[in-house]
This record gives sequence, structure tokens and C-alpha cells, in this order.
Amino acid sequence: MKRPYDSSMPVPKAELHLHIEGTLEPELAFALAARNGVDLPWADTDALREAYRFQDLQSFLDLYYALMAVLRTERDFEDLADAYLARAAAQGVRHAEIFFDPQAHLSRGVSMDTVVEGLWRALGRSTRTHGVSTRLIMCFLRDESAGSAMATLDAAKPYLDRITGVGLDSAEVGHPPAKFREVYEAAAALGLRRVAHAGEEGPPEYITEALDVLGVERVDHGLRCMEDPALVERLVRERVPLTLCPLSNVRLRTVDTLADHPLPAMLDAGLLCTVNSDDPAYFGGYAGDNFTAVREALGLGPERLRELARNSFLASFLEDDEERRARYLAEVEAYDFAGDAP
Ligand code: HPA
Ligand SMILES: [Zn+2]
Repeated sequence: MKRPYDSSMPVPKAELHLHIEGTLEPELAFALAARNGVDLPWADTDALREAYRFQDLQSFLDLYYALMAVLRTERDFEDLADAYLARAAAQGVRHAEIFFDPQAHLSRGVSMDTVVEGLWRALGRSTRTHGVSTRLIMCFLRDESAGSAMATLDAAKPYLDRITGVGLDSAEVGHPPAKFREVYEAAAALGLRRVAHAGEEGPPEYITEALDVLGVERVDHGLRCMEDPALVERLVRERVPLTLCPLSNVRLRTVDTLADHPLPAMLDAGLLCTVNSDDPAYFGGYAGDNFTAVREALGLGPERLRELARNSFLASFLEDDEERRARYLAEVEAYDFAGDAP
């Protein structure tokens, strides 16, 4: 007979919306600063944590980019990814599709080679070391030019065996998806999968544009689709996955409180929703913490939780390893969701 689940048996899940730079915990940031001789403008980890009071996406991004100054060597990126994978594994993550922001490093004089090789040192062995399979998704900064995105895609060409897809992140409002039409066409021609942040702070029209102009297969956030019933109907009909990040939405004030989160209404509408952590070091929790938070705040029952876990694997880019996906899905179906594990 199955035991009620404790924290040693968290819900098996995939994480599909995770910025690796957003996993930089204050303790690791200070350790890397010391290792690299970087001066940080905060006295200690407590003072840094005090700065995590965000008004909106931009106020978070300002800090997120500033703290990246400590990431300089391959080993830094390796340590960052290893720390994330260990935490994710402890919270039941079996598969992680991980974003990184090359432009934020290239602009500081850190090469694509350093970033990708460093991350790969951890990711390439992760099924063995952490029991977590991984994919890497390279994001373009939408508040930079389309030309800069194209140059970044060019710089990534030697590493395409390690990069599964492209994404679009950073400041959304005023930077509609269509700006990146050509770079997404070029990415598709290289065989890369396509996702984009849309409808986090930006309007529902950005979601439509991401689908129609960029050809995205998955929408990151997509929360504001709920303002457009015809768009919701389309997303349901076309089974477009949405990678929601509930704790991020609260911290960036996209929703007032977790209890106001539209996740239950989105599931009721038939949307293919997933629950993810976005930038867990900044927003108060990893993938399992997000599951626990929505279960408690929104009163999601066992079958809704199973649906979220199942969706995470269905929405993942595991088409090149269907055997693995089937194994993960079987684990979800066998799991007893009546307990209270994250
Ligand atoms: O939540 C986010 N939104 C947009 N860009 C980002 N880059 C890191 N996190 C985010
Ligand atoms: Zn994000």
C-alpha cells in the first residue's frame, strides 16, 4: 500500500520555464563574487535579500542583470547549474528545459563558449548526477535590437548540438514579438524549437503575434490570454501549452495575491497549463514550492495536480526521447496525489 507522500517523494514533474541566471541564490552570488574579486553593492546576503521587493518586471530585471556580474568563468556557470539541478531534483523535477540569456553575458565580455560549455559541464552529466534530464533554450533579450538577436544566433551556431530551442524574454511592453520575425525564421531553419514570453505584462495581442509571426510552440506565461475569450478558445483548440509561474506573478505584481491567480479558471477553460518557477532565487520558491503554493492557496485537488504534472511532460520537448517521456508519464499516473508533498 502506498504511504501518504512526504517530502522524500515529491510530485514527479518537468520544469519548462526556468531562467538559469534566476537561480543565483545570494549565498552563491557572494561566494562567486569573492572567487572572482567582484565588488557587490550589498553588504551581505541579508542586505541583498532585502532588495528583493519588486514593483514590476523591470525592477526585478534591473537587479537580475546587475547580480550577473559575479558569473565570469565556465566553473561559475557549472556551479550555478549544478546548484539548481540539485534543488530541482530534491523537489521532484525529472526533466528541466532551461533558459539562458547569452546577450546579458556577451555584453559583459563573457563569451558564448564560456556560458554554454560551463552550463554543459553540469547539464551533460545531469541524468547521472541528479537524475534530471535537461534541454537548453537560448533566449533573446527583447529590449535589445533584432540585429543583436541575429548576431547572438550566429554566435550560437557552433553549439547547436547543445541548444534545443530559442526563447524571448526581458522587458515585454513596447517590444512586441514581430520585431524578431527574421531571427525566429532563421532559428526554425536551423531546426531549433521556438518559445517566447508573451502575455506576462504585455497584452493578449502579443500572444497571438508570438503564435502567428514567430511560430512558437509554447507560450511562456501567457497569463493575459484570459482577457480575450477568442484567444483562449484558440489556445485550447490548438493545445498550446502555457508555462505559468505563480510565485513570480505575485512577486512581480502581475496578480495581487496567489489566491487571485487565474490558474483554476485557466484549467477549467481547458488550457494546457504547467506550473514553473521562473527565477526561483528571487521569487521565493522552486518548482515544488510553486506546486505547494498553488495547491494551498487555490485548493487544487488531486486530479488537478495530476493534470499539472502530466501537462509538464506533455508540453516538454522530449520528442527526441519518447521512451523517457513515457516513463515520466507512467510515474505521474502511478503517483498518489492525495498526500501533501510539493
Ligand atoms: O519573468 C521574466 N520575464 C521576462 N524576462 C525574464 N528574464 C528573467 N525572468 C524573466
Ligand atoms: Zn520567465
